[in-house]
Amino acid sequence: MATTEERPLFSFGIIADVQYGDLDDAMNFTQTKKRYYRNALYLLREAVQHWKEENRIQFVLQLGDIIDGFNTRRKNSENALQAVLKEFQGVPFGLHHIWGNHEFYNFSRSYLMKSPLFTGPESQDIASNLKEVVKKEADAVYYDFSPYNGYRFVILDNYDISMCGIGRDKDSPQYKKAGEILRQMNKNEELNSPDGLFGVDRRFVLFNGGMGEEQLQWLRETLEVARQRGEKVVISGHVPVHPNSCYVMCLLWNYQDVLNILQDFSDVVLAYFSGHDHGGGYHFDSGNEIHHVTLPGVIEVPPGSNAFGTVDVFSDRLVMHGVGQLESRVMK
Ligand SMILES: Nc1ccn([C@@H]2O[C@H](COP(=O)(O)OP(=O)(O)OC[C@H](O)CO)[C@@H](O)[C@H]2O)c(=O)n1
Repeated sequence: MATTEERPLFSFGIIADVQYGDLDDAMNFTQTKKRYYRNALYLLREAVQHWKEENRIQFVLQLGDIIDGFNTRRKNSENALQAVLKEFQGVPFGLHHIWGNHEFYNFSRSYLMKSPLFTGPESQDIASNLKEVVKKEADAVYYDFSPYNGYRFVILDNYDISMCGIGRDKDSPQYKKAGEILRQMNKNEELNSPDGLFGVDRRFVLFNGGMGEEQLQWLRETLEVARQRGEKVVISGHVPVHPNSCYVMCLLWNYQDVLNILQDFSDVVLAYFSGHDHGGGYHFDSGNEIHHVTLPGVIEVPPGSNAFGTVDVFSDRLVMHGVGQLESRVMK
């Protein structure tokens, strides 16, 4: 008897922390894991090739840190960016690029807004209208889109309030606010150091960031509209928001504000996807049935393996097919 295989409603690709650079392999800051800067480009190429061959994804969520901050030391940021973007040239699927701390080590927000790494819905208009770019310079980049009837994806800007690199102008209210938060919580001269901080307070380091009031309000409103429309929502940002889904030093500064919103909209939100913690992680919040997936970072995957995936969306579950270090799982 012939069996009918259930087909997903739609599918998408996920990958995080490629952190490409034309640099020799080196250990991370804590000397615990090796970073394979050049190999990361080959792993990205392999991921793109895999998605092309699978021939079913509608878009990729590139979860941030696509090139490494060390590119700035060699004044090689633009070349590195061109190299990774070349891998996506002519792909038969959409791209959603999320901005992480390493984007801001390399580029200002105004540069990013004009680059292909800006994939917001108005990206076409903005690229062709410089006035708009100037107006939007101080804005955070968060947006939502619906790839399939009944489903909505939300892209967050986790470095809205941040002092990372050259992302925010030093005179901007967001940079000043970040300074107030960090200096109140972290008494070290080197603000990337978590010394003297314990538990979840270790998140108050320079390489993390936070989300402003306006963005939080927008998130609430977006989820409210999704609820009224009967949509299911998947949220993504570079930085994890659940302490059990990552190493706590990698958490969003105001992760609790986001968790409170997710709690209030647990009938709508299915999952939160992030990167940032290269070790990866996963937590199912049984209180509100939301899945928190932190992808392993490609940069720390040795040659011979990889870390990316394809997520098939069915009406009652997300099925994540992981490749290499990304574990496969069924998320009901
Ligand atoms: N304990 C630390 C860790 C890092 N730094 C410095 O902070 C900058 C960013 O660090 P980096 O490890 O490159 O950031 P990633 O986003 O790649 O990774 C985040 C987590 O570590 C991944 O698990 C850099 O300048 C480091 O030197 C520090 O001072 N102290």
